[in-house]
Order: sequence, then C-alpha cells, then structure tokens
Amino acid sequence: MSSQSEHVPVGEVGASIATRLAAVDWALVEAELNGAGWASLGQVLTPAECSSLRDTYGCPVFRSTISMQRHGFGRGEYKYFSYPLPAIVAGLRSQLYAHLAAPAKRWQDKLGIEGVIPDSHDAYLEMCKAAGQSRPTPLLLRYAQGDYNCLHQDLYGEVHFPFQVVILLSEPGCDFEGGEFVLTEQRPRVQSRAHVVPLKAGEAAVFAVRNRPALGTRGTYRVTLRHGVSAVLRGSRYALGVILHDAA
Ligand SMILES: O=C(O)CCC(=O)C(=O)O
Ligand SMILES: [Fe+2]
Repeated sequence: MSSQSEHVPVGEVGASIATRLAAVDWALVEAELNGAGWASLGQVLTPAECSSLRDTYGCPVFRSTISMQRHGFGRGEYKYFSYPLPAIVAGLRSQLYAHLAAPAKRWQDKLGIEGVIPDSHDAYLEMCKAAGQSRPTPLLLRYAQGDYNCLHQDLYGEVHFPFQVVILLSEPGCDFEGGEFVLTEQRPRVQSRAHVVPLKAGEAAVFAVRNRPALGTRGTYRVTLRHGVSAVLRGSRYALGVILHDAA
C-alpha cells in the first residue's frame, strides 16, 4: 500500500496548505454556515496542486470507481481513495477537521445530536471504526460534457460529521462551463430554497452534510440540506470531496 502513495504526484504538501487554512476567518465561516448551511473557504489549493490532484485520477490510489449513471446518481464518474490517502488529501482532511471540530460540537448540541466530537481526526476515525465505518470516503469526481450529480447527502452509516468540504480542481469558464455546485435547503412546511455556490479552481466550500440548525419562534428546528452539481455544458470538470466520516 505504501508503495502506491509514493507514486502519487502530490504537489507541495503540508505547511503551505496549513498556512492557508489558518488564515481563514473561521468565526465568519461558522456564522455563514449558521445562516445558509454553507460557507466559502477561499483559495485552498494552488493551480499546481489542482493539476496534480486531477492527475491522480488515472493512478492506482482508489478503492472503488462509481458510475453515477449506473446507480441513478446522475451522469459521470467518481472514485473513492484507498488508505493510505495521498499526502495532500490526508493533510487537508485532518487540518479541516481540526478547524471544524469546535463548530461541529456546537451544531450537534443545537441539533440535539448525541455523540462525541474528539479534537483529533484520528480519534474521530476510531469512533467511526467502532461503529463499523472504516472505509475511506474522500473522493475525486470527474464530469464530462452533459454530466451532472443529482442532489444527495453523503451519509455512510450512523456516524456522520455535520460538515464536509468540496474543492473545485478545474477552472470554470476555461476548462468547463456549467457544472455549478448547488445546495438545496428543505425547511419544514415551506418551499425549498436553492443556493448556487460560486467556486473557482482551487477554492473550497464547506457545507452541511445532512441538517443545519435554524432558530424559529418555537426554538431550534432542522433544515435538511442536499447538494449536487448542475450539468456540465462544455469541457471537463474535476472536484475533490473531503468527507470527514468513514463509510461502512
Ligand atoms: O463535484 C462536486 O463539486 C461535488 C461532489 C460531491 O457531491 C461531494 O463532494 O460530495
Ligand atoms: Fe456529495
């Protein structure tokens, strides 16, 4: 397994991504998550990092390949990384977790969800494992012209972290057109609201996996979120999905 990861082009890993993530205004991110269920994290990957991640699509670093059409998930393809994750993905995942653990605890409390959110991602993955969820969930998605991703939630068992992150790896308007990342919010007794999340290559957005807490006149209620991608009208579009819980 370790010999596989040595062949992965990983770009400049580590400190620079950590520095970029440390510069994010996480209080603002939490406020935006509270208001709309998603927030921009800005530019997290350089063009070179995006390009090396796109290149990993052809490398033997995945545990499975999913045809979206075959499963009725849309059209296009995605692949789940196997462990050990490429260094850039592993680094992003644990660092994103470290920044999101405290807001996640506050969300779980508001949503009335029991369950510990440990400070370290390793400890969180141990919890997933204890619940029978030990398969890695970070994924690379590839869309060609006409491909799209139906609205969905990335739940893979009982344990789920309240947030996940997507990073766009292709440049809209240049590499592709269309293919917008969208979110819907389904609120009790009212019609659903849609958000189009503007992303450029290397930019990341964090969003609610399943529900967000919202304050109503009778206390906190749950808004249900789903995400997907509109049809790619031209070109090809790659994205990296960073899901923080593992799969059964
Ligand atoms: O392709 C995208 O932008 C989103 C993919 C997705 O569904 C995810 O990251 O969970
Ligand atoms: Fe997804």
